[in-house]
Amino acid sequence: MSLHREKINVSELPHVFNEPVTLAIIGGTGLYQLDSLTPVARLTISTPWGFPSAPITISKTESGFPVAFLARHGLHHDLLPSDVPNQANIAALKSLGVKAIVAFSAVGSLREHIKPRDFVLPNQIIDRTKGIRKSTFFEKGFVAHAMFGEPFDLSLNAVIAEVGTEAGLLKGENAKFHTRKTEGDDLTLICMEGPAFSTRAESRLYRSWGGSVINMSAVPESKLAREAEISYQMICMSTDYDAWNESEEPVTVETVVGNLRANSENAHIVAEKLIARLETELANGTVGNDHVGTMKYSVSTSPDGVRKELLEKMHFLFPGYWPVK
Ligand SMILES: CSC[C@H]1O[C@H](OP(=O)(O)O)[C@H](O)[C@@H]1O
Ligand SMILES: Nc1ncnc2[nH]cnc12
Repeated sequence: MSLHREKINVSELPHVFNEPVTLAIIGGTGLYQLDSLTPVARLTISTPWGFPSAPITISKTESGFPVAFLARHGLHHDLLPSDVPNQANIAALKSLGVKAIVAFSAVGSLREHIKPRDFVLPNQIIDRTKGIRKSTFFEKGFVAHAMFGEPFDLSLNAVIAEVGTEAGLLKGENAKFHTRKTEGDDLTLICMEGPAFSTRAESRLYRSWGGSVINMSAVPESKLAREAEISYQMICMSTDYDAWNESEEPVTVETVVGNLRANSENAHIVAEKLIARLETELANGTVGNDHVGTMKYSVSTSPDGVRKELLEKMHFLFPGYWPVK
């Protein structure tokens, strides 16, 4: 089963775009393009960490606000969760001027009341990846530690929560948009390595830890966005009950894709509403600034002793922070 919609002809679009782009959408499984916007450029961006998952499409809203779109697993979904070039993805978006990222993801539900096709706005993460993904821009010779107690951006989370829970926004019977406010508690996203889904025992373990939903994408995407000082929030689309629920078949790709297909209209509705709202929030600075400047003071290594080539790499992300002498 495939979820790829009819493709817009993007190959003839300009390969340069000279205005700053402050908002990016990362599309996950089932979201490979933004249908409601007009594409104006398609960029292949080389970063010191390689190339992103796919060319980045810049589209404009009716009012002319540019939005970057990146397909996390590539345009044809040919990248495993462990192989997504997250450093290049985040660095490329940063180089465009992106201040906020809204990332979509298909997730399994670890709670009975979070039904397939519901939307979930997590505010916490438990990292169950296996240490094989590159999860930092820093390296031996230049050490820094980003703050990550709140893994998502609180200002962006608040705006998305408000937009997502607007009455009548989601189509379909009883489709809900779960937020920390609607739950009265943390919404915790477990990020596992994959690609195989969890066993029933693991799925139950994650429930006992307080997990709400599970995917394979939040880490290190969210960590790298934090290091790049970009406001980041993941919007999860529930597609299955993972493996804990014995009254259901354990999750398969067919179930995930089937529910995403049915839910694709809602993903587009949410994205469209959010883009309109974030255009204003980014323009007036109420979103996109909470982490700006933080990495300058998170470095442990004295910049004087850092190798030139490391400073040059860092210059791509943080021009002016640590001058290359
Ligand atoms: C196709 S099921 C597993 C796959 O779906 C999610 O992808 P994404 O987060 O990009 O929507 C999950 O994280 C897994 O990578
Ligand atoms: N049950 C599940 N586990 C991990 N990733 C998922 N993506 C969608 N459903 C999932």
